[in-house]
Amino acid sequence: MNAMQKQVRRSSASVHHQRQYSDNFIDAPSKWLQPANLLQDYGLYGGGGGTQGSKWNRSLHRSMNAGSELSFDPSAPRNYSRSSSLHKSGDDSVSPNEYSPGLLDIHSFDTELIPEMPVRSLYDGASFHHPVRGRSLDDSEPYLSSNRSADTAHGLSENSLLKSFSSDKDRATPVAKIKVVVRKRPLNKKEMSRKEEDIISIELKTNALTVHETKFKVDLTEYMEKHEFVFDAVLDENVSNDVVYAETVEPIVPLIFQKTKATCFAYGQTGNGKTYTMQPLPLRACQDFLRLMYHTYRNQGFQLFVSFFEIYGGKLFDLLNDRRNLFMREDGKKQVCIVGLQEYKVSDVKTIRDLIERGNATRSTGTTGANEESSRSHAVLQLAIKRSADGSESKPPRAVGKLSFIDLAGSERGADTTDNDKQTRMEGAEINKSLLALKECIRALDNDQNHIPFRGSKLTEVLRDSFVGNSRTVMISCISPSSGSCEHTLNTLRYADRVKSLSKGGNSKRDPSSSTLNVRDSTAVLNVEDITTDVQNGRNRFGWPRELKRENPPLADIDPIPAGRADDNLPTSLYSGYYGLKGDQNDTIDDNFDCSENVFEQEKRPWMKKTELQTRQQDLAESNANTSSSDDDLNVLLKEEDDLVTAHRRQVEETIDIVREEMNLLAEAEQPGNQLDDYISKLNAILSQKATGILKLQKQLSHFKRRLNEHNVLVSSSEH
Ligand SMILES: Nc1ncnc2c1ncn2[C@@H]1O[C@H](COP(=O)(O)OP(=O)(O)OP(=O)(O)O)[C@@H](O)[C@H]1O
Repeated sequence: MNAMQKQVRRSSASVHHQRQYSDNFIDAPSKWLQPANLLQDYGLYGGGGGTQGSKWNRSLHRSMNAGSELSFDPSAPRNYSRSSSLHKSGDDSVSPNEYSPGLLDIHSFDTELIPEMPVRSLYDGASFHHPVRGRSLDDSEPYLSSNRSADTAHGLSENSLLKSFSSDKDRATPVAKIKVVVRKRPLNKKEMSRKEEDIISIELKTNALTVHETKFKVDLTEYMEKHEFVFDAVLDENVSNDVVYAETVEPIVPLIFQKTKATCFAYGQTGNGKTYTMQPLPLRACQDFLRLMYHTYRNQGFQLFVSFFEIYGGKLFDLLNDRRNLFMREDGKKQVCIVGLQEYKVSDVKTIRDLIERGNATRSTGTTGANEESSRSHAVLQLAIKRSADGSESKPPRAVGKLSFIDLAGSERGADTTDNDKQTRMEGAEINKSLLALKECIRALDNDQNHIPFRGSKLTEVLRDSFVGNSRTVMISCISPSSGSCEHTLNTLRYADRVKSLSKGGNSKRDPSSSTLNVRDSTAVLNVEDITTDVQNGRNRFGWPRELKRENPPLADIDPIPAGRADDNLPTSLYSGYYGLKGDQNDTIDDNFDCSENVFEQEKRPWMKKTELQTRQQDLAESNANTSSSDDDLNVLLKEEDDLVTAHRRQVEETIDIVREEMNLLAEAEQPGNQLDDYISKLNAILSQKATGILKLQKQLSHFKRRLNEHNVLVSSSEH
């Protein structure tokens, strides 16, 4: 045992604990490795075995097996101690029949049974928001159960429970906008056989985590470098999925009824437990949603909808509708909509479980060098709470809030993909690209940039909602304890650290509905009416709120063309000038103006149709007496000019962004050579497309300037 190993073992009691658990973990694979037992367990829930091949469903079964988490009977308290025995019962001694129908019969969900529902736990900070730590997986269940029995012991009647439930709703503790939780998994068999050590120590009280990295001096003597991190919560290998749920999603559930959009996603290297962690969460959340719907919000017309899709190779597929291809769009309110996505209204847990299993079975998985059953896609499961306007079910319901669960595909380094086939490497490239895009967004938010490159990937487009407006985001970083994964682990933790820093300022400044600054990704067109209204509403003519001081006012560096200036030369250095002068700093742009060709065609102003100078002269002579109309004309023209230049600038910025993102991609994704070629040709195609767009805009701008010149000549001649 080397010095580092000794130190690691000495440094944390949890390491020792972990060892014990790891041994169990290997000695008793039936807990979560043997499909046979899992199927048996699955049988308990009345499901079929048709999807047992899916890692997801096995994981679901595992999580069912791992506790009371998924057993749901509103008529009986959540019997955690019972589930604990169920958990222990990876052994065969307990037959399915031994479980009371009350515990396992999820069909029995009925509002009539609700009075007996132990609802308090949902808001019981004491029992749920502070998970039990340093205990074994099994230990945590009796703890929860003891809390429950404490409720009864305190003589809380059903009514008082209900009352406390409702009032707790109103004084629910504020939930952080972004919460970053790290979960460490136990060492697995492979790592043990390679004699890899646990290099992660966790300080539960302070939510601190230390990575002990072995390094070598020049003279080859070994030394230990410590990397310390602190997160919102740190969960060690002994923590059950129950506790993970309580720590992450449970506090958010009630907020969804209050128009909140929330996202929970797992991030981490392939094989580190993202699926294992994420898989049980939606079902647990559904249980709580149903409890609230049938209880606190009883008869208020709330409905629960489930949808499930995956992002694979940059495309969207409906996992509940034969992998139908889906398209992402923005609606009038700049909300992301997935066109064609099938949503299912659900009112009982069994249906939800069936749907989740169906989706899981359809999801793309594959084998990578690091994980035999690796998720090769990002899976997005959404639970939407809707309600019809009058609270009844007669009218079509409208969305109230949404909770999305995103199981990200595993991140891999190029170096780890050498033994993968081409398909897997291509998948890896796409996955890395989207994770990189996610990182770029997080970095941009972190740096307070006004432009957030959400459009970098489908994943970030979907996730955009999570970072803006009334949203909550929970990121669970899954890490391996193994010394062999040290570099990966540090990458994951640094990533998590960056996300965590986002939460520092409350981050509400980025709500695009309150400002147009952060709407780079909007495709909405700012038309004249909008501008006028905005001016009246205290915004300037570009749609920016007046009180917002822009560091780089539009056109400042691209040679603005003052009204009346007879300068017909296009700022030919526009591109290079802008790029050179502004570089990274200028991410502030007005994207409300869509400069795409089609839009531009639709947006042509009436004055452009008047081509003859005489006509204009005549028009102008007729309205000569009315100088205000001439001013109006000029204003319209000036606005045209601004719009054109803004559109032009946006083209340039987009191009720069694309180049920058692609360059980052090339630098960071560590792609094998053949994929570099793909990227470069893709980049070239995008650039030439953008160049054509820019040329067109330049022509239009030049044309406009001629017109403006003519107009000025006319105005000055009429004045004389
Ligand atoms: N906390 C944990 N306790 C016990 N087993 C775990 C834990 N986390 C992960 N595992 C096991 O490790 C293996 C890999 O986990 P999982 O498939 O969830 O990884 P992943 O991060 O989703 O991988 P990928 O990104 O490749 O899909 C699984 O067999 C899983 O059961």
